[in-house]
This record gives sequence, structure tokens and C-alpha cells, in this order.
Amino acid sequence: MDLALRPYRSVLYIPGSKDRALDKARTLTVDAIIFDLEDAVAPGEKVSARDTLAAALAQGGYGRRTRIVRINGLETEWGEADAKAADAMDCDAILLPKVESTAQLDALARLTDKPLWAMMETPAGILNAQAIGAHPRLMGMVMGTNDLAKELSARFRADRLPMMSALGHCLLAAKATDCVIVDGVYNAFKDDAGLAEECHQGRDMGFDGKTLIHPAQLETANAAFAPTEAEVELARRQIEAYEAAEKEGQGVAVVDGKIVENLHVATAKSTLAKAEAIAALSE
Ligand SMILES: CC(C)(COP(=O)(O)OP(=O)(O)OC[C@H]1O[C@@H](n2cnc3c(N)ncnc32)[C@H](O)[C@@H]1OP(=O)(O)O)[C@@H](O)C(=O)NCCC(=O)NCCSC(=O)C[C@H](O)C(=O)O
Ligand SMILES: [Mg+2]
Repeated sequence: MDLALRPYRSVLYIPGSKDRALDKARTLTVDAIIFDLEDAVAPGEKVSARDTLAAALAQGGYGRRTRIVRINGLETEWGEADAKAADAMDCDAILLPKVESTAQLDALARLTDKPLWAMMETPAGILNAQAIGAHPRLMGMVMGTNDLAKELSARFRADRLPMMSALGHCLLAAKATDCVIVDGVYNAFKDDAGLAEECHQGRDMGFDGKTLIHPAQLETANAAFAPTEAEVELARRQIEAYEAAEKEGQGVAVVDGKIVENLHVATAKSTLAKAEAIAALSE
């Protein structure tokens, strides 16, 4: 399936240095994996993590899960070697941290032909989101809300008010440039209720899914970002009603007391496409 059309409800970070977690991921119900060489890997393990990760990906077993490798920034001592190593790995895309300009993406694009993703996690990066999203090699954006909170001196709040302008700005940029966009992590991985609340907020805003740090978070994100049965059923009825109205020469149908126009039909079709993509993943 086209990478951009795959589901991204749950996107799990796995430290590239941890054999046990790399193995566990082969059994998890996760849409995409970020194999991390950056912040989840201690400096002393950065070099060996490349080989550990390359071996895990060569061994395979990750099925239809999208495999994204997060490298260290190209300005660091590890970045360029990471990029060359990731280019040779059996993965679907490379994720660059702390992207602030298209020049950084150009530099990475010179080292690999793989699709690129960008971490959006600094004030300069957020302000340049539209240009970053429009980069011809960029496929997706990942919100880095931990780094962003640090850079903004913001406090973590349940309603994420201090993050809202950055989240909204990147969403607009991603939607305007046809990029996939996934929300930041929820650090308290044992707090299911808090995670569910944040997932629903992200889904309501329009994110495609959420990045996660622990397998215990998968079920909540998968449920929150999938169309519900009621949404699928309504989408089918809207399409049917609109097609019937069109045959009668009408441009508007009514379903459950609400108007259905061609734009609602487009949303209904994308709801059905998402449900089908999720079903295809679990086959
Ligand atoms: C948070 C953790 C350190 C907790 O690890 P651990 O104590 O090992 O957890 P458990 O004992 O509960 O683990 C149970 C089993 O699950 C496996 N496991 C744990 N985490 C993962 C994972 N992420 N992926 C796959 N499998 C995982 C364990 O191996 C156990 O397996 P088994 O023994 O076989 O049953 C740990 O969860 C962790 O390291 N998480 C990832 C942290 C991380 O990636 N951080 C960096 C990304 S966040 C970030 O940087 C975002 C962004 O840049 C920003 O700025 O916001
Ligand atoms: Mg970060």
C-alpha cells in the first residue's frame, strides 16, 4: 500500500539499542514504528545501536508496520554516519530530528533516496512548518512535544494550552502540503485515562495518530484514531443518500436531519478508506 495512505494511528518509538524491545515490536498491534537512534539511545551506545538496528531490520518480521528510522541531527557527530547507515537499512523512511529549515532536509536528501519525515519540535521549525511541509521529499511530520516544551519553557498541562498554537500551526502546514502528521508522546505511560484524553484531543484536531513510548499505550491510540463503527455506518448512508439525490438531479441530500453535500461525501469516502486501510493492516 502507498506509504502516505497507510494508517498511522499508533507510532511507537523503540530504542534502536534495545534488542528485547526490537524483538517485542514484531508481535505488537502497531501501525508504524520509529526505530530511534537519537534521544532514546545513550551517547556511549550510539555507534553500536546502528548495527543492532540494522540487524533487526535485516532479520525482518515487522510485517506491514511502517518502519521509520530516526537518526541523530546532521550537525551532531553521529548524524551523517546514521543517515548513510539508515539508507542501507530495510526501512521505509528516515526521520530527522529538530528540523528548522529546508536546507537541513536538502542535506539529508543528498545522503539517501528514502522518503523523509521531520520532527517538529523547535520554535524556528514550527515557524517554518509550511516550507518544511512543502519540501518535495517530505512525507510526514512528527510533533516533538517534549523538546518543544523545553524550548518554550512551557508547563505540561492536561489541556495542552501552551502547545496549542504550535500543534495547530503544524497541522495547517501538514494539511496544506499533503503530509501525514502525528501528535507528540504522552510521557506518563501508566496513566491510561490521561492518554485517552490526549488521544481524543489529537484526533479531534485532525492528527493522523499519536507517537507512543510503551506498548501499553497502543490499544488506546488505535481505538482513538480509528473511525468508529457509527462513523463508518454514517459514511455509508451519506454516500448512498447523496448518490440517490444526484440521480434525482439534486446537489444536497439529508441524513439524520443534517445536510449532505459533495464535501461531506469526500469526508465520508476518506472515513471508509481509512477503515479499509486499517482492516488491510490486520489481515
Ligand atoms: C519507558 C521505558 C524505559 C520502560 O521500559 P521497561 O521498564 O522495560 O518497561 P516494561 O518492563 O513495562 O516493558 C514491558 C515489555 O515491553 C517492552 N517494551 C517496553 N518499551 C517498549 C517499546 N517502546 N517498544 C517495544 N517494546 C517495548 C519491554 O522490552 C518488555 O518486553 P518483554 O520483557 O519482552 O515483555 C521504555 O518503554 C522505553 O524505553 N520507551 C521508549 C522511550 C523512547 O523511545 N524515548 C524517546 C522517544 S520520545 C521523544 O524523544 C519524542 C520527541 O523527540 C520529543 O521531543 O517529544
Ligand atoms: Mg525530541
